[in-house]
Amino acid sequence: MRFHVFESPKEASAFASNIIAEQIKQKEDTVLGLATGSTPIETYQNLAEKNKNNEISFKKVRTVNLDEYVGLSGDHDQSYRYFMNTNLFDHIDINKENTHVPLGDAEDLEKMCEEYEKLIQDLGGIDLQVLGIGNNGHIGFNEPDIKLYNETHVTDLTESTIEANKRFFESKDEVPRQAVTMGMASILRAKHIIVLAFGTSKADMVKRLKDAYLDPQCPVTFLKIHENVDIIFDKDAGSKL
Ligand SMILES: O=P(O)(O)OC[C@H]1O[C@](O)(CO)[C@@H](O)[C@@H]1O
Repeated sequence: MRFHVFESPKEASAFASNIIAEQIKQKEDTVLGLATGSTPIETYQNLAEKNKNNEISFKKVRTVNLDEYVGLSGDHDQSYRYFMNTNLFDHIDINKENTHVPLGDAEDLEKMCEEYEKLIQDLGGIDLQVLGIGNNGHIGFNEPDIKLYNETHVTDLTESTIEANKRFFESKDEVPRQAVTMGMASILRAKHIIVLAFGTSKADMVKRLKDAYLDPQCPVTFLKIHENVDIIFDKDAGSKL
């Protein structure tokens, strides 16, 4: 696990977008694993800029997203499909058919989860996975628990996640109580993982990455078993190291 601390989210995002751009230059049909949340937005803006400047092309890139709220269709403005379209896909030359986000409004969610997991395998696995960290240590929507699931599955959101995400909805009651998420193994099978963490609210979680043990009550700690992980954070998120 490599730790990279930066003065500001801006510098950290520039570093992250350079890693992603290099990956795409090396392999034009790269499979990118993508995350939502406020943290990766500037990284996505930088990628759109690089695409505009013809530094990189997304024409052959394939993407798979980590998660989606149950019950929201892709055109709901709080769905993660909508987030990805408006924050990245609409601004780059990617073929939308090559972009994949779990379908939170699928009739048969269990079947959709199985198909999503198979899709990741059929694409050849994830070359580079982008991750944020929940304030409670979740990755994707793998929430703190006594057990963690391997593959893509439906999960209940914890009270702390509902609380953290209510800022995006009109009221807390509107926050979905469940989500579909890639599992821990789906994430850990990625060949390379970059984790972004900005601000003091992430400082405890960045510190937990230095623990000598894995803790299912803090899912991000499982990244320690992966051999190719870059933790990219600003000095506030690194303030407890
Ligand atoms: O980047 P933010 O907004 O702090 O969110 C952190 C994490 O929370 C989620 O948005 C889900 O709650 C994740 O997708 C993300 O990695």
